Amino acid sequence: MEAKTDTGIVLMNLGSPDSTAVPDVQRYLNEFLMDKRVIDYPYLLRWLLVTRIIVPRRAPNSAAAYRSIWWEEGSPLMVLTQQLQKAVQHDLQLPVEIAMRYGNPSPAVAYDKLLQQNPQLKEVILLPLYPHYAMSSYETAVEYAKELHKKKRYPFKLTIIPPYYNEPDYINAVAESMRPYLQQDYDHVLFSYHGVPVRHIRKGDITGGHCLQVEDCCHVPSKAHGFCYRHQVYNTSELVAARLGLPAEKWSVSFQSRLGREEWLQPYTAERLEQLPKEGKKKLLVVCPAFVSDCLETLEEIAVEGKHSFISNGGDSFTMIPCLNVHPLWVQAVVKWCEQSVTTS
Ligand SMILES: C=CC1=C(C)c2cc3[nH]c(cc4nc(cc5[nH]c(cc1n2)c(C)c5CCC(=O)O)C(CCC(=O)O)=C4C)c(C)c3C=C
Ligand SMILES: [Fe+2]
Ligand SMILES: [Fe+2]
Repeated sequence: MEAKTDTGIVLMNLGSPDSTAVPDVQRYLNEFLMDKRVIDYPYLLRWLLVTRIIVPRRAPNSAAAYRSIWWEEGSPLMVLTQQLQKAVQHDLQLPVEIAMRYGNPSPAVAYDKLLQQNPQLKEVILLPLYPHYAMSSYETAVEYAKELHKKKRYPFKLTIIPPYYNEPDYINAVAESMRPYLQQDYDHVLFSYHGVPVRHIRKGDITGGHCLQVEDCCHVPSKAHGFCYRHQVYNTSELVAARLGLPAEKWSVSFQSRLGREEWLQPYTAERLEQLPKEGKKKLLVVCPAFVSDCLETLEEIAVEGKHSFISNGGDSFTMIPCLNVHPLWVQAVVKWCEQSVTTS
């Protein structure tokens, strides 16, 4: 496509292994888990833990999990991000590329492609495909994209879209994507978010004394909330529930995908899925608003493993609500934010 203006867009997601072969999964996990913002231990300890313990043990199981959800065209996360790219490019009439924090394509590849299409490129708008701020997701993606931009002295300005966990267009898109599923008979809606270690929440507290220290911290106004994943996911859930008119007893929040022995944000999704049927909540809807594209963590951990656990603990029906993927309201929101972010001077 011939560029019409001097602006380009990069949609940045987490990334997947290149294939489901164990060496590819190993390479991907090594890169991911050696990220100092994901496993934030001193380098030597991290290296020993990741390359000697976690990856050798985890890679074969992760590869099998990826094989169970892999599509003919590739990893669902990658394919769905490409579909979003096409939809946004179609509506925005600007060149749009995708980049991944781990694996391929890197932000440098995306920048190079945009420059090839338009050597006069003046600005790149980067949209991290993470609604919430976490050191291990939004922050690492943005810092990596900035680092490559600086290191390779790209001649354009890099403009980054902030977390959008409470933006009305995102909330509306999540709520409307859920609405058709609420027509069916259900007892409870579980908002399941990717977890993070509790220590990361404390570490990210810019006030040094708010997060998990003040009672009901996530509901007490604070500057910390700009960087608090816990606050942001509760806020998303409350805004979506309000928009859908869900009464408080009909929904709750939990955290999935824990790794390691440290304490992560609670309640854990895996435990809630065992408990809910025992509380009489036997018809369940699950939504995962921290992921904008379906991926291993939604398609395997929730839709397969989670469903199995819920049903074998006495649940009657389990419905996984798809991520936003290429929902028209989501595409519209992305297009609108990109347009609004273009520097006008
Ligand atoms: C919501 C965004 C995410 C946060 C925050 C996050 C934190 C985080 N993740 C791990 C470890 C793993 N995550 C894995 C997969 C995975 N994680 C996210 C998003 C967030 N992670 C996505 C979208 C995916 C799916 C990728 C895909 O290809 O579909 C994996 C790999 C799979 C596996 O082996 O389970 C690991 C490992 C940590 C340790 C962490 C915070 C500290
Ligand atoms: Fe993760
Ligand atoms: Fe908080």
